[in-house]
Amino acid sequence: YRCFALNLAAAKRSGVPYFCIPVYTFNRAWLVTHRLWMPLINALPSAWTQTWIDYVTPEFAWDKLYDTFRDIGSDVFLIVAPGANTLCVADPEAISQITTRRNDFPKPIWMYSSIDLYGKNVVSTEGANWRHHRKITSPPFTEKNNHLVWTESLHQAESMMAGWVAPNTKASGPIRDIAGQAMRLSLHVISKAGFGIRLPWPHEEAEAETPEGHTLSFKDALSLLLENILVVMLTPRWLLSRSPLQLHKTANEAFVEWGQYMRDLYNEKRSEASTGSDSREGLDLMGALVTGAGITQQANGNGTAEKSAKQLLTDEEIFGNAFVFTLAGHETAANTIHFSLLYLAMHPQSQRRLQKDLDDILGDRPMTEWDYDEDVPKLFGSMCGAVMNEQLRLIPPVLGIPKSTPKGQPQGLTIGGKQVTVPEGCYVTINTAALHRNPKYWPHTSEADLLDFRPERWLVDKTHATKQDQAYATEEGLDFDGPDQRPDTAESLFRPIKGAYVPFSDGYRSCLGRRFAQVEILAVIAVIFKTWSVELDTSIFLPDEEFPSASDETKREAWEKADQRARHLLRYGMGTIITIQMRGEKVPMRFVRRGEEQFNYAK
Ligand code: HEM
Repeated sequence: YRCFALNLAAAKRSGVPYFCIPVYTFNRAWLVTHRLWMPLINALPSAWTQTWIDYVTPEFAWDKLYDTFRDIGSDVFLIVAPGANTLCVADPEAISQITTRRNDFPKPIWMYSSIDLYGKNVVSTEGANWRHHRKITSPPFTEKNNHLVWTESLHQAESMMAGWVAPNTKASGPIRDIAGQAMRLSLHVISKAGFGIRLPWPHEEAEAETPEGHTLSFKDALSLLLENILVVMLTPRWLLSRSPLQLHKTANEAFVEWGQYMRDLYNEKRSEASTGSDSREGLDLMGALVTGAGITQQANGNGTAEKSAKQLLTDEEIFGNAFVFTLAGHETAANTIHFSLLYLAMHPQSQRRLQKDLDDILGDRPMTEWDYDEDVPKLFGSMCGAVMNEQLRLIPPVLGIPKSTPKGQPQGLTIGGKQVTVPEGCYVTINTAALHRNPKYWPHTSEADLLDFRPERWLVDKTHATKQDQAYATEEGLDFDGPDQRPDTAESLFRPIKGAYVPFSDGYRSCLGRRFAQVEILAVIAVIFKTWSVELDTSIFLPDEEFPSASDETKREAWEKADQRARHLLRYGMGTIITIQMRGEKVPMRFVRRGEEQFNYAK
């Protein structure tokens, strides 16, 4: 009660609207056990709970979107709880201040300890320690290296499609788990572009050999590790390695095996450093970590690489960073690809417009002639970029970008000319899903329009698809030591004001892999839609055998039901573990050759 009273008093002094809840939503014990308590709380008379019940579950950012901000009439508000106060922010001016005042609003790194599976890393550190990690990990993220991301993404997207549609056929069958397939594609891209390891698709696979000294192939170790990531994160290491449960055994084997593969790669890079040979291709993240850690070719007489007097990253930190790049680098991009496909299936007219832009940019050239320097800047400024931006506006993978204020140091913010005070020790969450629906900052025709997928809202310049986007073509503003100044979106598209669109965060701690991800997403969309169209699978509502003889009206009815179901799942079937994804039920889709579409409805 004393803590609550102190937090309430600080909220009263802050000048920010606030309301109270009885338990701190992000308290660890509560996060783990809240599902047990919620049925009891739900059974209480609603008069006791109605003002706070929606905010004690961690999913509230998605459940509420912009609603709470609208109801309160403010784009910042405080939630007061005994454990800590939480500042929710959907105001661009406040966000710009929070992301550029790195020391005043540090990341609450206790929240990130679960991703330190192999060691501390650039995502989970703060202050001088973070600067150190960032300095060593950022050099590979250059435009030059994105060329490999581009060619690998083109290759992987083509292979994925070849696995879905048999040669010389016009359509795939229903693909039920597009999210899983997109995840696999993205893992393949980061494995090759980041670590030089090319992974095959099932239809390409000559049964992968398990190398000597390993019990799993690299692919199996990685996919099992990611499938069991929660088990590995939540189980103490001593228990994981000793537990008789099969779940723990599998998770532990994957954890140990992937670590061993990284150690093999690390040893390879160290011996390259010792001989001065260089097999670098693309980002070569492990090579960059080894070099950045100060392990270089030194004359030490015994032919092994020499650590500098003090190795600048420990071995654990090197593995910690390798893991976090894999994690941060695949799930986010995979979600964007999955949801872009789904939204396009629900919006056939937007798909046609996308395909027209792709024809204008890529013409009849075969994929082998698509050129990074020539084509990527144009794709970025076309409907292809608009689809990516609009998807990331609606479902940014990180719904709440976490910041905090230090203990004993309340922080001032200027919002609309007014000075407010964020209490000390406050948890701050940049509420991306709400911000991206804040009607003050987005072109929209109605409230419903703002909530819907309409990539055309980004097309403000009629010549967009022909422009070499200068913002993309240059590295001007690229500064990994300070805030990355390069804009998130193309100059020929709608440009939200600073701080209004932050799917990749902003300022000092903005995403290191932003261009990597954008290049990958643009490449995959271009490969798919240059040749194919995606459609909702309607077979649950109209069986395939009845489809050919069904009337247009019946077909439309089936499509509308499939569309309603997809909308419902996009709103109520989502949940966050690391990023927000569709959990449980899926939306099946089919791919058909362009010109063979069954549904071409305008919304
Ligand atoms: C659509 C794709 C992506 C989105 C939306 C995204 C979003 C984000 C966001 C919101 C953050 C800040 C997180 C925080 O403050 O806790 C972040 C950080 C980061 N991202 Fe990404 N990301 C994407 C793809 C990637 C890729 C492909 C990579 C690497 C290959 C990557 C590497 C990182 C790293 C290393 C950080 C930590 C930066 C730091 O703290 O200095 N991300 N990303």
